[in-house]
Amino acid sequence: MELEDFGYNDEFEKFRIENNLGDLEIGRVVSEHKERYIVRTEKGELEAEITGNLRFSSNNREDFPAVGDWVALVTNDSGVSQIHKVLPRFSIISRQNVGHTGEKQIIATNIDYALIVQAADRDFNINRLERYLTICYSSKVSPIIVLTKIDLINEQQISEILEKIKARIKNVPVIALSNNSLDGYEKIKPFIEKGKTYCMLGSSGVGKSTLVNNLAGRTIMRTNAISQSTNKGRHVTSHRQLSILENEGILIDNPGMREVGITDSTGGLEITFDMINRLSLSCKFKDCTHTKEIGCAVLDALEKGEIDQASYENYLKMEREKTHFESSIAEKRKKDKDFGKTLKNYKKARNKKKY
Ligand SMILES: Nc1nc2c(ncn2[C@@H]2O[C@H](COP(=O)(O)OP(=O)(O)OP(=O)(O)O)[C@@H](O)[C@H]2O)c(=O)[nH]1
Ligand SMILES: [Zn+2]
Repeated sequence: MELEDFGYNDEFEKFRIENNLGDLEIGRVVSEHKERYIVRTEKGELEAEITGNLRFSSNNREDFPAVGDWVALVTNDSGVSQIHKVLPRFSIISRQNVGHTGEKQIIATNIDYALIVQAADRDFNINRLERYLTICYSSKVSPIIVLTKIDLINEQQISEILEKIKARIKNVPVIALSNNSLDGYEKIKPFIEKGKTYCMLGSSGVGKSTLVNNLAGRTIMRTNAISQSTNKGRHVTSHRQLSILENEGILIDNPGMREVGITDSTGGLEITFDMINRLSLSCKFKDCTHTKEIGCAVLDALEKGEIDQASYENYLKMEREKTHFESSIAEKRKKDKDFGKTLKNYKKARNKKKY
């Protein structure tokens, strides 16, 4: 298989040439487990780890390879290959690191499209759709909304849901389908393109796995466990998190993907709530919070019914979460800085003692 089949493109190639990485092999990270990576190259799959140099030049975890990354590596067919560089990512899906407040954890990178999956029967929730859209926009991933389980509701209900979505969400494709009867599948197929990378976002039980299985048909690479022994004699079992769909789209599906929430959504909120954002340019005060200010264009529009009340409330809620997340990042940075100072003072004191 060629690298293009896994999503390699001209931008990555340009970077490779400009950075004189010609002597290194190029591959895509298909799974990660405790800093052990499975990398798919033209030759096949290799086990790899990062070089000490890459480790020390990394400022934080975000600089480490993640599933979906293109990496430059020195291959070693019998042992562990060495990853020297992570190529720049065009999109990143991340979430707040549980247990490490204010830290981001990268779930996957270089994703073109996210299928936002909701079940049309019980799971359907437009506020949640806006949440997922916000994640997509702040991650630089293009959203596609997929409504599953339409076999469980009638035609009338389907069109009502589609109308509701249309009223609040513009410029995003919406596909309604049933994984059971396969109604609507002909509409989703054209969205799955060769060499493009996809992920799925959506609550548990909405039909993501069933959708993947249906789209995969005959999977070229199965998402089953890979078992391998490492040079240290340990046995590692990890899941291949990147697979190829039948019509040659590439799917990233890993456990982290199922827990993605709102993290740093800078920019994302503005696009989801385009109308609110545009209105806010006309607010009297530059730092308007659109909640109580005089001369607030957003509140005016709300009063006139030009923007949806529920959409507005959802916007405020997500703004609050964003602010909260940003302040916890700032707090963490400050703590790190303080710790750095303490260390520096300690070293100074210690050096003084020597003389
Ligand atoms: N009637 C109906 N049932 C469906 C449809 N799609 C999925 N299901 C059923 O819904 C249940 C959950 O589907 P999954 O594909 O496992 O859902 P999931 O989103 O992968 O769930 P998690 O793995 O928990 O994230 C299964 O029993 C499926 O058979 C559909 O279009 N119509
Ligand atoms: Zn305002």
